[in-house]
Amino acid sequence: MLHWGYDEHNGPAHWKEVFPVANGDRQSPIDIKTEETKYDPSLRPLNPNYDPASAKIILNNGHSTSVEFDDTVNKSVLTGGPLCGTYRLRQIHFHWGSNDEAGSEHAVDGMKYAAELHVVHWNAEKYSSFVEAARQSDGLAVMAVFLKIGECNPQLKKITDRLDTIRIKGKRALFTNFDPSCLLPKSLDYWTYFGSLTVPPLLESVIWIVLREPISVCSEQLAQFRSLLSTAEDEVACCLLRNYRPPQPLKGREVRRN
Ligand SMILES: COCCCN1C=C(N)c2cc(S(N)(=O)=O)sc2S1(=O)=O
Ligand SMILES: [Zn+2]
Repeated sequence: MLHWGYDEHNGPAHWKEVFPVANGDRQSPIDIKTEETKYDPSLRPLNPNYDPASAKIILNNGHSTSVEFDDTVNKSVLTGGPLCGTYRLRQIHFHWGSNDEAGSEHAVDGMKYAAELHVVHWNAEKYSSFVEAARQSDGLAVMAVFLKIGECNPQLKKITDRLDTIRIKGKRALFTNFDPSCLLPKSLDYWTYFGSLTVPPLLESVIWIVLREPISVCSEQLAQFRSLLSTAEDEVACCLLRNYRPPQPLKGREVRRN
């Protein structure tokens, strides 16, 4: 496998050849069986507190599009929920599929949404860098938001309207004055479980916080994501039609809800 991706020859089924943790005990995403989730009264409300000035750039890294934030100080943070301490916002990115029926990574009672937003944070209270935190069992906290096919999402438009300037892998553009809270649903009710990155190196360092209420996305906006290229300037152009990892075995883990 040259470089990992989402095609037949380098997709999720092959990742274990280079990243054996792919068969680990706390892999993500998972299919959330709502009947088996456990109410936990000790779970607190989520408290995202983001400064729009933290947003820096929007980029195409070949396997998704992300907005990267300045994480050198505690300006944009997530506290509360299942978390102990302060987790600093690092980046947001999306996962989608080749059609509107399936594109999310997590599933709910076997049902997949059209796409999924991930808001990535790291435990800056306990660890001195993102890379160090990414190696710790409580190092990262990712908030997942489902995108349900329906009305065009005016907040998402701020991102999808910029994708034509970063079509090629490696391209980046200035992107500031953006508060990702505008992409969160009304309710911040959530499920939470211990898991991993859903992309290589699949590190088992993520406290997952999956919001129960989806936000909307329309077909045209999904088509804009799919028009991103997974290839660089000097390569034969190939569209990034899908970039989701399928659900992984729960292996006895508990999924709690607030
Ligand atoms: C040592 O880290 C290597 C780089 C990992 N990063 C890049 C991603 N594509 C990415 C995807 C993530 S996901 N899909 O698990 O939320 S989190 C994340 S990330 O932590 O921001
Ligand atoms: Zn992700």
